[in-house]
Amino acid sequence: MSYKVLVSDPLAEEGVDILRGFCEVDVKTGLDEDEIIKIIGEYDGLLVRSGTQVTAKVIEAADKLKFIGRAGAGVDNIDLDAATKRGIIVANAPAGNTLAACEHTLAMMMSLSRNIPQATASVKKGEWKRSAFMGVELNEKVLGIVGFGRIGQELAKRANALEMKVVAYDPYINVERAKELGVEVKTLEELIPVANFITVHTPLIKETRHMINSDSISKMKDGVRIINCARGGIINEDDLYDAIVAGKVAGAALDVYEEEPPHSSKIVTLDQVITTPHLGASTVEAQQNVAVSVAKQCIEVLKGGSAKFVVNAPMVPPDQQDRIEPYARLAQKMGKLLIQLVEGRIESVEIEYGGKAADLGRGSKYVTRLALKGILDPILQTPVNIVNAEFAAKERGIKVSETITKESEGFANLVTIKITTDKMAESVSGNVSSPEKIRIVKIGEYMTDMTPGGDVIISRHHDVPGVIGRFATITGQHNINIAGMQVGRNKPGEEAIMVLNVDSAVPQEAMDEILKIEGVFTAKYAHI
Ligand SMILES: NC(=O)c1ccc[n+]([C@@H]2O[C@H](COP(=O)([O-])OP(=O)(O)OC[C@H]3O[C@@H](n4cnc5c(N)ncnc54)[C@H](O)[C@@H]3O)[C@@H](O)[C@H]2O)c1
Ligand SMILES: O=C(O)[C@H](O)COP(=O)(O)O
Repeated sequence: MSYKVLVSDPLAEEGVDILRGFCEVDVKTGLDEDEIIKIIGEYDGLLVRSGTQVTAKVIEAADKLKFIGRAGAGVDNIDLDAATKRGIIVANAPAGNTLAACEHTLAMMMSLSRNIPQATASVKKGEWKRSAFMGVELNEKVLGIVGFGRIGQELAKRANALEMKVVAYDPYINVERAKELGVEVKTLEELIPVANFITVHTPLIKETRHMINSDSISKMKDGVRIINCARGGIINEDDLYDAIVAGKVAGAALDVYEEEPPHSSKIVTLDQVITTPHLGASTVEAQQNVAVSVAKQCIEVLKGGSAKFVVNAPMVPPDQQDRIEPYARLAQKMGKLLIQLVEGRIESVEIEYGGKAADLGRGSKYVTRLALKGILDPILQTPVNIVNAEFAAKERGIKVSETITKESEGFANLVTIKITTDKMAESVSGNVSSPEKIRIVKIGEYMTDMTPGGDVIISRHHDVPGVIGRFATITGQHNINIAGMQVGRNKPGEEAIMVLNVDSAVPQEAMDEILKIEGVFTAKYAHI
């Protein structure tokens, strides 16, 4: 199979070369939305930085697209919902530019405190205005870090070395980690009035949009300096402009803007504001890191595997992958079997993880999505995968629930999937006996022992002589070879279940004849 990948923002050659060793690559930068829409249908992969807006319209036109790679951290230029809906894997390179962005923040803070860009411009104009550029020291000043993730933490280490006092606000912070770094954790309300420098390092999301605004600025120290090397929009630019003009804020250092490029932004015109054109990640080292990371992830996905830093599907930690994989395989097969056993509109899917399967941790989310893939893929037009499985279920009003239990009916581990429709309910239980051996051990109330795969006929019938013989006759007449048979029953003479493994597909006429056998209540053919 030959694949084509579009690189629509400048990407380090090291990454492009890796891709070229695997597939055809077109590097076309500076395209607008309409231009991308025209060509995106040809491509299996799309690699971007922050320059390309991967909108819902772009994704709608991307008939073959399987992977969108963001060579960097922020994915706010990608419509994740639209990609998820279409089952397109979106992955980023979250740590590749952390140090670059951290060092840029530090450079901005130092430049801001000593007016370096303004003084440089002045000297270049032939001036010698030493008193116009009086600075402030960082030593012993309070640095308030809002958003204490990768970049925030690296910055704290460096600010400590400058003998600044570091305080941080992050609602999801690891307090122990902060303590280890000598950082005092505060609420935003506590941080705002004590900091001499405030720097933001959060993603731009609903909760962080304009989190720095006229109200919060009014509670800051007079003469505070503000830095944004994260995302435009975290700070309200108009409010910051007014506060600088009013003399409340001494200055600001901005690498990112509400609109990029910030052509119509008045804030960049102020002398107290120093600016760079979104250069946080622009180091040779960072660009190599992120380009190589997304190129490798793109290749993995196009080969049918999974990406390391998927942002729109649950991630399985690398050290857990071997453990989770057989459960994922089992759940998908069980889902595929179950959907062929039920009739009616699906109302709910319940998945129970029992015994050792209860310890899958976050891996259970991954396994559940594969069960949903098994259930929904055969019945939906749009391909269902690990990315859009949950979304596809939700869109159809299917309630999905997971239960964890220590109970496992004597098995070391037991996964049970139950589908309830508007007509019936059916369940299947499976077990991982070894990484290679997965089994279906129960269908409804009946015990069985079946390796899931291939063609099967599953019947519920009256446990009386002659019924099974008639099955064999009919399959024989249709030239269908029986490879294996298992019968389960609770009591002799009552209802029994039979799983018949056959070597080829079973035509509808054969199933119609089987259904007419006296004593057969239900019979279904399934390919798993
Ligand atoms: N200027 C650049 O070129 C450049 C380069 C790299 C990253 N970035 C941007 O920097 C930002 C941080 O990147 P990172 O790699 O450190 O990300 P990260 O995910 O490691 O850290 C983000 C932190 O923000 C915290 N957070 C989330 N919501 C919050 C809220 N409401 N209030 C306070 N904190 C909140 C999270 O808990 C997390 O700890 C992102 O916006 C990223 O896009 C910019
Ligand atoms: O989120 C990021 O990684 C940065 O904003 C870098 O953006 P860039 O790749 O366009 O430089």
